[in-house]
Amino acid sequence: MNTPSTPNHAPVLDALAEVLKQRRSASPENSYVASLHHKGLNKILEKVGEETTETLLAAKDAEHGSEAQRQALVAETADLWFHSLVMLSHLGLDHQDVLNELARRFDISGHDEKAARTPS
Ligand SMILES: N=c1c2ncn([C@@H]3O[C@H](COP(=O)(O)OP(=O)(O)OP(=O)(O)O)[C@@H](O)[C@H]3O)c2ncn1[C@@H]1O[C@H](COP(=O)(O)O)[C@@H](O)[C@H]1O
Repeated sequence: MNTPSTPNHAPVLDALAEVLKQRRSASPENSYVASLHHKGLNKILEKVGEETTETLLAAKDAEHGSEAQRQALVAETADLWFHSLVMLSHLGLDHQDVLNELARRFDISGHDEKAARTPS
């Protein structure tokens, strides 16, 4: 887990978002991300689905598992985040849109928010 003595990697999201955006017009032969953009949204969603399943399986293994299994969960989650970022980028969105939404929700109890919803 990240502690105050470990490096802050948050800027990597800004840098990665810029790379993902540039890859929209790059050659699919030279870039995995460009190949995903080239194949289109359905292929990207297929990858997000695959990585979701792999993350769920890794989480089950990690629950009572070894340190290696916990690290495998971290790696699978990174794959899921990465492919989710490609999905957002393909649709003209990025991590900042998601962070803004999380910031908007910050400190609002999920129970309180649900109770305040107007019945449909
Ligand atoms: N963070 C990542 C990253 N994480 C995972 N992957 C790739 O995601 C792919 C998924 O692996 P899988 O085994 O699930 O898929 P696969 O079986 O190889 O592929 P499919 O046949 O299923 O499509 C692998 O090729 C990984 O290398 C990534 N590829 C790229 N990045 C970042 O994106 C940048 C741009 O990458 P390129 O566009 O390839 O230059 C890189 O510099 C990195 O910063």
